[in-house]
Amino acid sequence: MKTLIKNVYAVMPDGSVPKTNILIDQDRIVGIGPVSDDFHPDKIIDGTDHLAIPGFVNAHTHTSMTLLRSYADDMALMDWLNQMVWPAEAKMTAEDIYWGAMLAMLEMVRTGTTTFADMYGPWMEKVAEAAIDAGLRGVLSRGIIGAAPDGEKKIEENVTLFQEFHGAADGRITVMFGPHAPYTCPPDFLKKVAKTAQSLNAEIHIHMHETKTEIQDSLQQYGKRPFEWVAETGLFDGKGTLAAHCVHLNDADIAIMKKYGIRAAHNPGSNMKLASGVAPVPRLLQEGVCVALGTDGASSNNNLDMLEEVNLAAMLHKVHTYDPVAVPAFCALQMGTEYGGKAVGVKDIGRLEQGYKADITLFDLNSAAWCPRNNLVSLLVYSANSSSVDTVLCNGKVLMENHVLKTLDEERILFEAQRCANHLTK
Ligand SMILES: CSC[C@H]1O[C@@H](n2cnc3c(O)ncnc32)[C@H](O)[C@@H]1O
Ligand SMILES: [Zn+2]
Repeated sequence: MKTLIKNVYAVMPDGSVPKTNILIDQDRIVGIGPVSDDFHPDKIIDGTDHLAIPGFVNAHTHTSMTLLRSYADDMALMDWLNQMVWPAEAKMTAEDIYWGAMLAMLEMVRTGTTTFADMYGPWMEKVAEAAIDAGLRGVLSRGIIGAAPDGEKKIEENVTLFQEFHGAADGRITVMFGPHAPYTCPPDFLKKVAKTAQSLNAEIHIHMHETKTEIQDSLQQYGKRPFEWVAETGLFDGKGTLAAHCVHLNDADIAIMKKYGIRAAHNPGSNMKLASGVAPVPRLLQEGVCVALGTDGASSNNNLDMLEEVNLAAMLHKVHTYDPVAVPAFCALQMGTEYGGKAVGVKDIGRLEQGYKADITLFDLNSAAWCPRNNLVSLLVYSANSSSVDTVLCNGKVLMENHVLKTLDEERILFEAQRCANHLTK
């Protein structure tokens, strides 16, 4: 199947935005520029008055948590988890996990996200099913809370998830290991997770240094900051690590991140809403750490709209540092796309470039937010919102065209998600 996106403004890897054509063969971009005589498309998408970007990469989320949206607000992390979230999650069934994930798929397609990294569970295979049904790319890990008596069983469930789904759906699904956080996984348990993940050459997805309390408690319990003692367990010695949050960091923490090539998923919306603090993103970027963007779950954000996170990343670090170029517009967009691809360990996504996967989001420029067209990247990051997303492709397949969903039944998903939420939160 060959697809041509004709006459579109395309955000290139260097930040330029030429009016051009995007040539797609099967799952990949095979050219950007003039249409060669021997390219005969099966499908033509008219890109006139549209902006094309690489599909957003949500580098940290908990998709099925959409069922807990608007259920627990205005609380700090540990109260929110202990008093509200964990009791509700304990009631979740496999069906809840599936329909919560499907609600997330719907929201992600509608807002232009094509890849997401998810840590949740049990029943992560239901999230895999949802991603496969939707046509999205998922980087899945079974969230493992080791302090609970059934920690070993959760490691085994992550192994099963890896064996059944790593590389599934034409490579759209990959699997990592998901030890939840240093404060829920003691050192000996993390050693077991590390050993198991390394035996499968699997990567790690973990929450790190999210709140001041996490650092203080760790110092009290272990006499060390989390990054230091977690590194000693060997967790970071394997293929790679995606660390969500990384808010409270000192020089030694950043040195550890650099030493092990740890990639950060920055979640500005969640960090603001849970009053967790401000991650030192400009410093991390200067030091060469890969910093991607995530929404976190829809109970701490409260949506899965990556354009909003791009905007928040650009804005938050300006006000925090009094520096207007702390995170410039194009850099924020790269964090939400190209750096996201690197952070979640998926090759060849996040750039509009020949040879890259055809994961593409198109914005309709026919609205006030896009006028006048002085600078399309600026308009995207500072002016527009995701209601302009009208067409989305993932792996070369059209998931939405002119706002019409091709893989998802919106009415059914909204009905089932509300039905599932009723028994969890009422
Ligand atoms: C064990 S599955 C993942 C687990 O993480 C919880 N969670 C959601 N958001 C956050 C966050 O910001 N910090 C720590 N933990 C979070 C989620 O509710 C699941 O229980
Ligand atoms: Zn999280």
